[in-house]
Amino acid sequence: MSTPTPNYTPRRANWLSTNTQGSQALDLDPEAFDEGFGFDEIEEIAWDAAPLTQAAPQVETIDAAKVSVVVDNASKVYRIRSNSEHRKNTKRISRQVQKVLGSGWAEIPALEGLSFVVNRGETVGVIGTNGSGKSTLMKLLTGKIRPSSGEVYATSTPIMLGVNAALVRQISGRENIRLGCLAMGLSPKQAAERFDMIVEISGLQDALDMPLKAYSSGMQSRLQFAIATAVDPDILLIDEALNTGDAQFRARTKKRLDEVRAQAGCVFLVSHSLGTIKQMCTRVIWIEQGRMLADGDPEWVCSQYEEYTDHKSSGRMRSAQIVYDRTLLKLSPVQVEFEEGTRPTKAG
Ligand SMILES: Nc1ncnc2c1ncn2[C@@H]1O[C@H](COP(=O)(O)OP(=O)(O)OP(=O)(O)O)[C@@H](O)[C@H]1O
Repeated sequence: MSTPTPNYTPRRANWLSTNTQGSQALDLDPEAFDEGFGFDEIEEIAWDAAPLTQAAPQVETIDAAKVSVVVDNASKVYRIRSNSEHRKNTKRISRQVQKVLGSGWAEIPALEGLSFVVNRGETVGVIGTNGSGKSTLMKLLTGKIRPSSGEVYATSTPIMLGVNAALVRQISGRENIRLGCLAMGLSPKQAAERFDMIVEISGLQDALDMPLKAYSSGMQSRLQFAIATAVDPDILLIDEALNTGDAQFRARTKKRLDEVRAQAGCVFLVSHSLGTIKQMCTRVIWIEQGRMLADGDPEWVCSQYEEYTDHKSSGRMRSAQIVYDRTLLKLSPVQVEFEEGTRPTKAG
């Protein structure tokens, strides 16, 4: 059992030039606290001690030859009507509604000061518990919504592949493939050329002539995925679409994602399935309560996340908080810096 140090004050975030003090606190064992370790006492000492926290942001200079996506200190605050019963009943939201504005409007901070750079060839997993801000990040990347502050840049328009991508229920899978390709801007000739590849990825050879309404939701997702990847997108965003597939589909998907990566594109994959994330991704970003908590090696980030969610789901909230704080302390925050001519287009 390791001994907590008085230096442990991660919730008092303020920048230090090094995190040498912080590294001591990283050895904290959350289990120790759940065994009645005198947490309150320690916490009291900690709150009175000199604050330590994360390392200072490291300047990341953009390499125009490699960059795909830049998120530069982006925040998103939604505005909602605060008298909506649905909203009022949502625990997380009521906690988050910090400021009621003039005529019954309230603000919900969904993302706070996110900064990272993604280069070509990366497949970035995005994880986080429900409501942590993953879909909001995806919407910022596609330009569907604008950040409230900060900026999001992309070298080409990211293509979003979600479970809600439009398919027409009344027509066959075959016709949906053709229409979907045209809707994504391919010519009829290009659509015809890619037809076989789409069918192969979807694995729906035997169901091509059935109307889509006869497909299971998993079959529909597979078709959506296969169509969306047909355009060789430079930046592909996938929101949960892979979870419905079986092992064979996941293997084909991985092959296709590898091809996209090899063509110098980058892929974002939002998923609650850590197995999929670890299998597919070269890097994982963990967003929790709107903040970036970790950004790095898939195995390591997923293990921290698993520990955090295990504690949370068993009601060990203090332990979960310690894993949260400990993980945050290990994050090396990024400060984006553009040199002349390296700024990509704004998303959206
Ligand atoms: N259009 C909106 N208007 C108001 N609040 C919103 C809106 N969209 C999302 N939010 C709030 O922003 C926060 C982040 O939501 P978001 O959908 O990005 O989370 P998520 O991580 O994708 O969640 P999940 O895993 O459940 O899909 C939540 O508190 C959510 O209630």
